[in-house]
Amino acid sequence: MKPIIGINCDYEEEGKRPYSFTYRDYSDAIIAAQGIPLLLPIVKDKNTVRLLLEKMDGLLLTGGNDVPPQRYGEEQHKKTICVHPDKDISDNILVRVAMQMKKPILAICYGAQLVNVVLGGSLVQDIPSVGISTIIHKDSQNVHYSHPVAIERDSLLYQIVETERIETNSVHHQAINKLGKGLRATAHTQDGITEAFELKDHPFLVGVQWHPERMTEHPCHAALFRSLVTASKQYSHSGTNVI
Ligand SMILES: N[C@@H](CCC(=O)NCCCC(=O)O)C(=O)O
Repeated sequence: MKPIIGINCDYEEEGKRPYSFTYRDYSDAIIAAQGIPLLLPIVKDKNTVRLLLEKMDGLLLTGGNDVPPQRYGEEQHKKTICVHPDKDISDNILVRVAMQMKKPILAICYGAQLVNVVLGGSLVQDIPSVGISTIIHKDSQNVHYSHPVAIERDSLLYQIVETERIETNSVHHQAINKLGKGLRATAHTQDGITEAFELKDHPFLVGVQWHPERMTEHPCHAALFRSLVTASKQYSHSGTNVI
């Protein structure tokens, strides 16, 4: 039985009718990895979120705008563009409940930054403004390659991609600053920016700053989705999916 993978959506209120949406390459990547994607709407009620997650075997946290800096005790930088407040509330409940339920999670870009903040970490609100990097991290034009990333050999990520160095795209102006509780940084760019992390004492929680769903023609990036699906299948067989 293919595992069901929940995918959180982005959210806009432009015009008259609010709408949720996500990019097709996220769901295509789950399908190619032999999972069943299920798009998740804005839900601000914890019990409803728990009931939704009970129907799912794993969770994919997608990209988006910026995590409100008030969540990590900072004033908003002029370059910070926050997600819609309803998405912020919905995503925070989703992540907290999914982690309480020990659901396998792959978190991408904004999704990874969100997990870091939920676990008590913080972000660099705008990399160029703090002058900590000579690398272009917000390279929206180049979907396929922006920079190399070095991976820690004794990490779950290394076991997934099976190499110490990968090429990634890069579409972010923020970065992990303080790591959240239980997180371990597992990949960096040459400028020291954290590009991936994993959560100890959790069946599978990997966060990546790049967008592997846009590079699945490369086996190392497709492997991230296959690993999420495999972990989710194991999760559902373990019986822990029933509360
Ligand atoms: N706060 C982050 C957001 C980066 C991000 O998720 N970008 C992609 C959005 C669209 C998509 O899902 O592809 C930052 O550092 O900019």
